Amino acid sequence: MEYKKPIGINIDLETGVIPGAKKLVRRLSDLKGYFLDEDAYNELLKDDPVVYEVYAVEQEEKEGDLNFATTVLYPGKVGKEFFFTKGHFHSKADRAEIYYGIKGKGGMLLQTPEGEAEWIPMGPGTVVYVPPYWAHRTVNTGDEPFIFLAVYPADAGHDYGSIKDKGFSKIVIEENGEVKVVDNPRWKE
Ligand SMILES: O=P(O)(O)OC[C@H]1O[C@](O)(CO)[C@@H](O)[C@@H]1O
Ligand SMILES: [Fe+2]
Repeated sequence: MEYKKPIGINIDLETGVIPGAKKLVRRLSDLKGYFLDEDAYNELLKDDPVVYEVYAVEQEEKEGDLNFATTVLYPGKVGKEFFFTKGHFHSKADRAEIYYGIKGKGGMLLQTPEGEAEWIPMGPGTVVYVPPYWAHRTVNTGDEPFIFLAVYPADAGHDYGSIKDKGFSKIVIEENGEVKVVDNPRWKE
């Protein structure tokens, strides 16, 4: 039997960087069609800001193994809507996930395949259990980078399809200086 080597690694808690991890950068242009306010989107696209970066330590897609990744989700808004990650179901839909808040302020939108949504506020130290079958998207509701760790089965995969097409049934916006979770006017069953 060939055993894998264990890994012990320090996350930089200020920047979210995992040394040696694979880095993925998602800019606003990678999120075309995701935000409600298309005029605001196109205006901001001139600068094409980085919306989030992911530092991932991933294994082969095999049952039983685990991946982990930090995400640095930058502060910003498109119109009233706060910056968010794309959001996904798992390709193997029954795979669960754990998130752990490291720095900044935000939250997670979760949604069942039938469109029932939940909002869980997150800050440093918050643990979120994402049960099997729930889509999940994180949102930065603060004014500094929102940094968190995710631990997920190596064979979970990402299913972006239906979230890309339909979004979540709720959106997270700023109105009169307050964070509000409201119905998505463009949501379709
Ligand atoms: O894959 P998305 O929806 O763009 O979000 C990125 C985040 O989600 C994860 O895939 C974990 O669910 C991580 O790689 C990263 O933390
Ligand atoms: Fe996930």
